[in-house]
Amino acid sequence: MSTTTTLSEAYREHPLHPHHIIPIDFNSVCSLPESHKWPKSDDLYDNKISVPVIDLRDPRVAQLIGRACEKWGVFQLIYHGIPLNLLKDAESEARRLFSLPSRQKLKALRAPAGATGYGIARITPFFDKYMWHEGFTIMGTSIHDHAKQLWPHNHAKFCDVMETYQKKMNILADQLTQLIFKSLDISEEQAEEMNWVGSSSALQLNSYPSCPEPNRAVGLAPHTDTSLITILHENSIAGLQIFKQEVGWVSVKPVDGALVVNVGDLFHILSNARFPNVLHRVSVNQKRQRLSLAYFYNPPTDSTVVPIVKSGQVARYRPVTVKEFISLKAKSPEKALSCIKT
Ligand SMILES: C=C1C[C@]23C[C@@]1(O)CC[C@H]2[C@@]12CCC[C@@](C)(C(=O)O1)[C@H]2[C@@H]3C(=O)O
Ligand SMILES: O=C(O)CCC(=O)C(=O)O
Ligand SMILES: [Fe+2]
Repeated sequence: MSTTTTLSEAYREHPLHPHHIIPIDFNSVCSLPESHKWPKSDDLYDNKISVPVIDLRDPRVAQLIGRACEKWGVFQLIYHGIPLNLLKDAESEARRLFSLPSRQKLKALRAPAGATGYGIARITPFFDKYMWHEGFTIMGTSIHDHAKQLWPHNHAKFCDVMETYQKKMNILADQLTQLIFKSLDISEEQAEEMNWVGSSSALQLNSYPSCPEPNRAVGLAPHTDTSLITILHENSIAGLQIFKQEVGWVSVKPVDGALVVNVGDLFHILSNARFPNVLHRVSVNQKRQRLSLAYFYNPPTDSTVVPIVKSGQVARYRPVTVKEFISLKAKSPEKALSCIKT
C-alpha cells in the first residue's frame, strides 16, 4: 500500500528550537532591542521601474504571464476573480488574530516539531538577528485546533473565512499554473505525465508591527519561497521589495485589490531556470502595522519536479521530490538549489 506524505509531515521532520519560534511581545517594547537591530544597509533602490501589472481577463494573458515570470519572477494580478470582500474579511480576521494579547497568541504557538500555528519565520535560524515579524501558518486541517486555542468561543468566523480563502486561492493557483504551462509550451499530455494529482499548499498570515526604529529593523530577510508559485494579498502598506538582476531592489507598490504572484524555487526548477525564483524581503514602518497573507502552492509532497528541457538545452537540475527539496531548504536555504545542480 502506498502512503502519502502531507506538507505538514514534510516540515515536521525538521524541528526548530523554541527560541527560533517564539516572537517577542511587540506591544511591550518601546525601543528596538539589540536582538532585532540589523546593521545599517546601503542597498540601492530603483523606484522608477515597477513590477508588471497583468489583467487576468486579457486575451494574451498566458503570454503576458510567461514573459513576466521570465523577466521578473513576479507580477501583480488584477481582475483575478477573488471577491474583494473575501480579501478584506481575510485581512480583518488576520488583524483580529495579531491584535490578541501576546499570552493568548502563545497558546497557539507552533510546536518545535510542528508546522502550523503562531510563531516567527522558519528562516530565522539562518540569520544573526531577529525579524520584526510574527506569523501564523495554516496547513491541512490544523486550523480548528489552533483557532479554538486563540478564541475558545469565537473561532467560527476565522475558520470559515480562512477555509474559503484557501479554496479560492487554490482554484486561482491551478488556473495560473495552467497559463504558465501554456506559456512554456507544456502540452496537456506532458502535464498529465507529471501525474500531479491535487496539490499541497499552505497559508501564511504575516504581521509586521509598527516599529520604533524602522531603518535598523527588517520585516522579512531576503529569501526565496519554496513553492511553485506564491499568491500574496497585502494591506495598503508598502514594504515588499524584490531583487531584479542588473537593477537591484525594487519596491512593489500596493495596488488596491491586486494580488502579487511570485515564482518560487519549484517553478524555477521546473522551468529549468528560465524563471527566476525571485529574491524578496520586507521592510517595516514606524506608524502602521503591515499585514499580508501568502498562499504557497506546491505539487503534491511526494511528487517529483523534473525540469522541462527544450531541445538543444541541458537540464540544469536533477529531478527532485517536493519532500526532498523542503528538507534541503530546511538544512540550508542558500545551498538547496546548488545541491541539485547537474
Ligand atoms: C509552507 C511553508 C513555506 C514557508 C515555510 C512554510 O512551512 C510556512 C511558512 C513559509 C515561510 C513564510 C515566510 C518566508 C519563508 C521562507 C519562511 O521562513 O516561512 C516561507 C517558507 C518557504 O517558502 O520555504
Ligand atoms: O509580506 C510580504 O509582503 C511578503 C511575505 C513573504 O514573502 C512570505 O510570506 O513568504
Ligand atoms: Fe516570501
